[in-house]
Amino acid sequence: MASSTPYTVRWGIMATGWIAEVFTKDLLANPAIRGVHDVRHEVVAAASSSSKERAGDFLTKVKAPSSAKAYGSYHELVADPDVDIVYVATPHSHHFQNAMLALEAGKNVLCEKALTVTASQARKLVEAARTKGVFFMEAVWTRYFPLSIQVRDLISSGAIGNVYRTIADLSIGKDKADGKIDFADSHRMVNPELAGGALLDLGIYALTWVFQTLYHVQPEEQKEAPNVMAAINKYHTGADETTSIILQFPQHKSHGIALTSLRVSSDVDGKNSAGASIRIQGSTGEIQVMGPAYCPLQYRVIKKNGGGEVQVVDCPIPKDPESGWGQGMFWEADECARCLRDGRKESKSLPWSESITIMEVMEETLRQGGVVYSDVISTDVYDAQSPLNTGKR
Ligand SMILES: NC(=O)C1=CN([C@@H]2O[C@H](COP(=O)(O)OP(=O)(O)OC[C@H]3O[C@@H](n4cnc5c(N)ncnc54)[C@H](OP(=O)(O)O)[C@@H]3O)[C@@H](O)[C@H]2O)C=CC1
Ligand SMILES: O=C1OC[C@@H](O)[C@H](O)[C@H]1O
Repeated sequence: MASSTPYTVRWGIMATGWIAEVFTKDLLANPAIRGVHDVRHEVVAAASSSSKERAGDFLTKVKAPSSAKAYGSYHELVADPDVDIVYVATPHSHHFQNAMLALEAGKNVLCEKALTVTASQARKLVEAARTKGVFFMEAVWTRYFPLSIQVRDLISSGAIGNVYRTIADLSIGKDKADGKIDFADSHRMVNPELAGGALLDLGIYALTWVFQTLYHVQPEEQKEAPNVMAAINKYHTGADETTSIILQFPQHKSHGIALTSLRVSSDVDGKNSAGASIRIQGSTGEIQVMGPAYCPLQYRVIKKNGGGEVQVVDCPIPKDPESGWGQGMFWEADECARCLRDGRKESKSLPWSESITIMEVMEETLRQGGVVYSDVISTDVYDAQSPLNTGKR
């Protein structure tokens, strides 16, 4: 019989930037608002590599309980026995070293996307999680949206027949009249020292849709990694600004087309006038997903013999009626909690092997496009004293 007491997970937040704030506020949102009663979340600590004061300010800003501890280093956070799971919210450049720091300390880890800079780093993290016997997951929040789960279920049930092609685009038009992109060269979106570029930051979502619809749904014994054909335009910083990938799954006779750009937009007027950013095309129908690929709120099902009828399904993100808050990141947190409760080390919605295969695709794409990141962020040798772990930048 199910227990009426929700299973509680105690979170430690590593880094205090934008997404750390959004995610932590979602953790603190009342689960009942999204109809969740079996798990709950506590924020027990946050760490900043800049200063303890910054960590304290962060905890105040997100309205964490006053008992939550502020640390001025990532090392202190991972040593805290009260922390069940560490959320790594640093730039992608740092993920390998930071996630390994936490895994080596025996902590469960939820690590922001893109998981790492190279596939080898991803394999090393998975190896460490396996050796330590802890939970580890890449924080691709979109995977845990009810919308994503419904779309995967529709595909598995054959609602649109055999799926032969998925076209997915996540592009944000940041083109400026002077030829530059509207991010400072030092910003993590275009700074190669922070593993900047469209692919690792945004292309991962286009790939998520290709993988959710063409790979994840493949039966285990028929799992087939794709062939990759890619084109990249580089920005003057060396990071990729426009990247297009064709993924071919020969045995399944399917193609994925993953597009990303910092120059043009997948939703040019911000009102979906340009149509679906994701099209999942099957032999008997098509599913179209509307809205940004990371946070879609509606899908449409169009049947070949449906007489022109379009089934429109809205999947809004529940908001706390008092604060108006709710971003949809709580669903991935709930998944972590249920895995911890049930003793699962990886999520079925995004298994380790799939994160690694996606990293392999991204690595191959960057190789074909000639994007090279520095050794300090590409190495797969763990160093607890790396500047990426100590914050001595
Ligand atoms: N799932 C999603 O929707 C989103 C995910 N992301 C992912 O989250 C990660 C962080 O992105 P975001 O929060 O926007 O980034 P920010 O720049 O806002 O924050 C990053 C934080 O990392 C820490 N950090 C440590 N070393 C450095 C360094 N050398 N340069 C900059 N920051 C450093 C800092 O915290 P401190 O000083 O406290 O240590 C900083 O505040 C990325 O991997 C990104 O892909 C981002 C946005 C949305
Ligand atoms: O993960 C992300 O999703 C939202 C985007 O605005 C952001 O750049 C990216 O990191």
